Amino acid sequence: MEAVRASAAWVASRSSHVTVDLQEIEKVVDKIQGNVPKVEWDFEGIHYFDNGPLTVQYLFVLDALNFCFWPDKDLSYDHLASGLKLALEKDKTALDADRLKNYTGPQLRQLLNWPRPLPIEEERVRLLHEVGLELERNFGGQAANLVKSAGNSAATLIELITRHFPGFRDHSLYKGHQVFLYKRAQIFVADLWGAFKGQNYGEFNDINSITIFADYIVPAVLRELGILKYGSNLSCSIDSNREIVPGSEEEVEIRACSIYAVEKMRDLIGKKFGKQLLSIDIDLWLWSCGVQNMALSHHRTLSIYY
Ligand SMILES: Nc1nc2c(c(CN[C@H]3C=C[C@H](O)[C@@H]3O)cn2[C@@H]2O[C@H](COP(=O)(O)O)[C@@H](O)[C@H]2O)c(=O)[nH]1
Repeated sequence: MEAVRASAAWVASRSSHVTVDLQEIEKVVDKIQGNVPKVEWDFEGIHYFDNGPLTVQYLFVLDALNFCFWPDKDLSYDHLASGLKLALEKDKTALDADRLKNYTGPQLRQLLNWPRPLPIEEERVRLLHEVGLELERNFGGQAANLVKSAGNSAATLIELITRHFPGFRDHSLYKGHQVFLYKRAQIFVADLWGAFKGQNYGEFNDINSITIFADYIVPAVLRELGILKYGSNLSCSIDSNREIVPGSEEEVEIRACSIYAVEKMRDLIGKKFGKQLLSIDIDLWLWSCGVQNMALSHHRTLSIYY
């Protein structure tokens, strides 16, 4: 994931709407004495898990659809995770590749037990079809085979996913340069690692190469902590819930600076306290704080990537 780390640092060094405050990172690191509170994967108890290939299929579909819940104020990630779980418990074939290929918008809503159209529903349906078709074409219909073919390497798995499934190619152009963020591809690896506790389908010998997942919750938490500082126009847009255009400098800076800031935090914890943390652990801590703080205002961008 060197490309993610390097391009995020490149953006952070040229950023004008968002600043990473290194002193504030140090204050936070000192305050917690380098001990990032441990948050268990599935602390909410909402995910499907059976320790086998169906869990892998579930997590892949989950992360294919793991984006943009905020346009519906009642919808959240929890509904997606628990909706897919219930659907699988009712019908073990619900996420088979040949079914994924054919879902319509209303059928997806029914699957998730959601009473009205989902945000960017047509894209969600298109992405489900893409997953079903490509799994069938190259992986015998099973996400578990995709994971096996990565040979326990997180970086290889992300490369395979982004090569085969265009919907996971989360990148942007910034001042003419290509910036890689790969939020949903990386979170899929982290979900495997968390669910299978680093064993079996969750065993990756390079799990430390993963960065945080640049969504709309973690940046809001970093801003609240004082680590990210926004210029006055951007602050005003976010605090008044104005949408931030996908691919705009502001949007790319928010996401890339979040990745960069957490990498800095991780380095500092290593240097000052001699602890080698994973970005995944810092992400889950920050994310869990963010989703429990209803008052946090986050940036709003219509996007299939996060
Ligand atoms: N950085 C980061 N972003 C994450 C997650 C997760 C869930 N991860 C699961 C893995 C283990 C745990 O047990 C979690 O359940 C979702 N998101 C993002 O949040 C946003 C949804 O927010 P809201 O609208 O309030 O539900 C949306 O962009 C979604 O893509 C994460 O872990 N890290």
